[in-house]
Amino acid sequence: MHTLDVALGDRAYPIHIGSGLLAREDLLLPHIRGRQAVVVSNETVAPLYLDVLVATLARGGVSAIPVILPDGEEFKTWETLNLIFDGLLANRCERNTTLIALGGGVIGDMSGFAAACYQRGMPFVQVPTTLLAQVDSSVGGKTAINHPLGKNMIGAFYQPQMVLADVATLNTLPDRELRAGLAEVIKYGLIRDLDFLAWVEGNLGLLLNRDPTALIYAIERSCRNKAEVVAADERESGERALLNLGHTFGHAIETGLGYGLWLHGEAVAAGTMIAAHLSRGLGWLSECDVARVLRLFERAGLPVRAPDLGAARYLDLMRHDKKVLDGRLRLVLLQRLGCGVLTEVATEQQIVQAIEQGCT
Ligand SMILES: NC(=O)c1ccc[n+]([C@@H]2O[C@H](COP(=O)([O-])OP(=O)(O)OC[C@H]3O[C@@H](n4cnc5c(N)ncnc54)[C@H](O)[C@@H]3O)[C@@H](O)[C@H]2O)c1
Ligand SMILES: O=C(O)C(=O)C[C@@H](O)[C@H](O)[C@H](O)COP(=O)(O)O
Ligand SMILES: [Zn+2]
Repeated sequence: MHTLDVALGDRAYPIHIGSGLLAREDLLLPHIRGRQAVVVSNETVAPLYLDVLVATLARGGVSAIPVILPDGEEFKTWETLNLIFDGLLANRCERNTTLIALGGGVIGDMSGFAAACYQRGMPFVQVPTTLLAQVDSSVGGKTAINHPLGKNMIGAFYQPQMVLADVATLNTLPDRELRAGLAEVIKYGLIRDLDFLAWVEGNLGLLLNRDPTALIYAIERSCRNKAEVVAADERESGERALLNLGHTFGHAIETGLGYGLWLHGEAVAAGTMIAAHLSRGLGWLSECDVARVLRLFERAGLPVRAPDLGAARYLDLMRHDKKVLDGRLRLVLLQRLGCGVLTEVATEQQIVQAIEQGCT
């Protein structure tokens, strides 16, 4: 097992990564306050992993109340969030009841937001079960729901007490979801860890075949990158924005097509290609660099061309991006491979050209 720390002073917390961790009461119980926990999951994940988690809690004398939500990005809404509050209130949960998110990024983001709001804050634990959630969404405290006009628009920064990433859960993950998680893994290489990018290129076959050693390495190194960035800039006043590579375009794809049609990781991959084209247009990346990024996404089975919504529609959707400042778009681009930058130097004409290059 590997353990990393997210160094946030008195709100620091561990990330445990390994196989079979759902059954480890020695890891889970020290982070459960009170004798009662609420486990938020969904209709897909609960039948697979709820029982083992409930049994682990029971061995430590903690009773678990399940709240099972519908599955899908289209349910990352106020209405579904309210189902969590209904469960918390119906069971007279107190301020020291611990809320445990068991699932992918959708469950983690919604549960974290509910935990931030319920009685103005209750303890929260992340038990991520997708690759994407294990490498990215369970770490760092961004929680949110979507709005029809924009992705993750309503939310809060709220850190968990612990992240428990059991890689054995990835055995049941559909292939398409595994590939979507790889988009965020590749992101870390592109923005700040060129050696890791080369490692992913060299070990992609193992990752796609779910080799446990390769997966654990990729999760650990991704979390290490994310934990460093979050510790340096928890609330995204600077460096943390780099974690948004490809997301301004990617979120436009998700919102524009309707939530759930493209997976988040798929939209991030196609969005990253637009960012790469734009970085090329600014003279920062070479054609060879762009081809290298494209080839890696293709080999990972991810889309490298975005849906053709029209450049005007992209720009309209992108104006809801959370990095917009005084009405000006700020984009994460690549100064070179392994070095992301938050910038507003690109002109609208250059952005439109990159969108057109990156669309089918
Ligand atoms: N907070 C953050 O920092 C952050 C970072 C990245 C992404 N996100 C958000 O995360 C969400 C995407 O997360 P995701 O990719 O995990 O999607 P997801 O939560 O929708 O899960 C993907 C699918 O896999 C299923 N699933 C989960 N675990 C499984 C398992 N072990 N076996 C079988 N099926 C399983 C789910 O039920 C779902 O159908 C998006 O809403 C995105 O905005 C947040
Ligand atoms: O943790 C971060 O910071 C990220 O940007 C990680 C992203 O992968 C993630 O999709 C995040 O939810 C996007 O944040 P948003 O602020 O653009 O909604
Ligand atoms: Zn993301």
